[in-house]
Amino acid sequence: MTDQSVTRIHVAGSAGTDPYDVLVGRGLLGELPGLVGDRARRVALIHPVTLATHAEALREDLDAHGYATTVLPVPDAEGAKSAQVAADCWEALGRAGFTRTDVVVGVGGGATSDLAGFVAASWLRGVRWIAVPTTVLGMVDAAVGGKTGINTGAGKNLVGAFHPPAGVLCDLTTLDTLPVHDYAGGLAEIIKAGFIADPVILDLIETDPRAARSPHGPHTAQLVERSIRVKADVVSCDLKESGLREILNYGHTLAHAIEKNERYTWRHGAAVSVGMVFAAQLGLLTGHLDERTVRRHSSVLGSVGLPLSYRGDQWPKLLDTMKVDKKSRGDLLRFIVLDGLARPTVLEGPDPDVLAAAYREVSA
Ligand SMILES: NC(=O)c1ccc[n+]([C@@H]2O[C@H](COP(=O)([O-])OP(=O)(O)OC[C@H]3O[C@@H](n4cnc5c(N)ncnc54)[C@H](O)[C@@H]3O)[C@@H](O)[C@H]2O)c1
Ligand SMILES: O=C(O)C(=O)C[C@@H](O)[C@H](O)[C@H](O)COP(=O)(O)O
Ligand SMILES: [Zn+2]
Repeated sequence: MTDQSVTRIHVAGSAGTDPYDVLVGRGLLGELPGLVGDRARRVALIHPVTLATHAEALREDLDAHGYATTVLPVPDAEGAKSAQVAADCWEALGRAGFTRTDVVVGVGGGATSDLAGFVAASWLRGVRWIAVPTTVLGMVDAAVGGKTGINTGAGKNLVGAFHPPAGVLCDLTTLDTLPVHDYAGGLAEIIKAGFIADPVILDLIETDPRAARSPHGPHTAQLVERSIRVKADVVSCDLKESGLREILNYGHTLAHAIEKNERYTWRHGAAVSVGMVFAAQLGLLTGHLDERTVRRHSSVLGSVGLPLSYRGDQWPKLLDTMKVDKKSRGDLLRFIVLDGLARPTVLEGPDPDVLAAAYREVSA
């Protein structure tokens, strides 16, 4: 039973996949056994070592409902998104006798849900999975939409599958323990949703940026829900990123290169923040975006404590890494830029001098 009102955001089935709901509220974790459903006998709870207490509480509840629950602790943060960790999970599912009607649950931030979803996508060529995101970023972005995957030596998220969850439980009370640095990282994806589709998000943050950094701010639930709606609307139309979905990659071409360059010690949201300032400059220099909206990027991202710049001397390496971005086609680099507020578009093969000039604007 939940203790307060619950918002239910529907994600339509796309590309032959089943629809599902994202539930947002407080005290929602008791909904998990119901979502797992009657056909499953076994559940695997994948969680970072840091969230063992949450996982143990969920295990007790699942066991009480008659499921045989395997708890699978994985390395924290990006350390979970490796082929070795995925292989360890497959071995554990094998030992537990996991069948096609059994269910994987990912409890944690976006790194955990990306791994858990990928393990579910690949085990027996696909079993059901449920996301229980415990970071802002996980709730508003990673847990929704079915992009699952791991990193490789060549870069971020290069191996994966589109495999939507059967349900997403966003229990806002879990955010109470999230360090403010990670909370702000999630705001980067919320601000992204604001720039690409829902500028009310930007207005709400600008009203009181300090409050926006807290799970108890006046607009917390609204910011989370609005961002989920942006994502749900997009992935409901284009699960497999054949067009529209690319807008969710705003700021990510450079961001992923920065993450790799920093050996994943930078949080994703921090890198996306720099990536959006860069994308805004690119929009300006190619005649798409006005100066006022470009300045708004730095001001709103900076106001919640997100970084706006990165090392100038790293440009050649970053450019090289960006070539394996999933939006690239052959030798053509592609970026999402804005034609104006909430008007994302694709910029193909920009002049290398323009790219370098945009990067100079974010160089520290
Ligand atoms: N699949 C997608 O569509 C999608 C979308 C956006 C981001 N991502 C991926 O998500 C990842 C980033 O996610 P993230 O920012 O959540 O990072 P994360 O998963 O690395 O979590 C950040 C930190 O928060 C800790 N943590 C999690 N919940 C906590 C809680 N309730 N209390 C205290 N600590 C807690 C974790 O242990 C970790 O140290 C990246 O790998 C990114 O590529 C995927
Ligand atoms: O869901 C999407 O599509 C996104 O692009 C959302 C991004 O925030 C997310 O970081 C995603 O994992 C990036 O995907 P990738 O295809 O560039 O690896
Ligand atoms: Zn992202």
